[in-house]
Amino acid sequence: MTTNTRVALSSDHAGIEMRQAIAKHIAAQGWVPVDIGPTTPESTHYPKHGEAAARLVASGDCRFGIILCGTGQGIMMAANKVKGIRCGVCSETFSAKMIRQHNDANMLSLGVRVIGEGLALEIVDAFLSTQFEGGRHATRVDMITALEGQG
Ligand SMILES: O=C[C@H](O)[C@H](O)[C@H](O)COP(=O)(O)O
Repeated sequence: MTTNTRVALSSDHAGIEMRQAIAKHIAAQGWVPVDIGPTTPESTHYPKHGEAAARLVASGDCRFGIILCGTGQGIMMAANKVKGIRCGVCSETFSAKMIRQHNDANMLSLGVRVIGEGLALEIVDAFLSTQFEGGRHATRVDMITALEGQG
């Protein structure tokens, strides 16, 4: 486990309950959930919540970010626009492990209308417990980073 144990959490209105369950789950494992909401169920706009969590990760304040919306897709797209962010949507544990192992993902996105809470927690565990393998994968991640700012 990394020395920075802070995990940014955010969602749109669709993801509030699952996000709070994830916060409780990871806190029990020693992670520090940095839950930036929202907490009330009014309809809101996922790009701003994805961006807010991504900024906490990109700045180094949080080691990882976990974000949620109906499909996980829109909020992932927003987070990936922030420089330094590598975020993938996962609906099963294999991909959650691989985005860490091969892609050095620093954010995970979940679709609240796609998967149930039990599977979501398993995916979170797979993501947070898997290390980046480096080697040939580092070359490829560097190539992703080089694309940033090229327009
Ligand atoms: O990718 C976007 C997410 O799935 C949103 O959670 C979804 O578009 C929100 O839809 P609605 O406003 O109908 O709840």
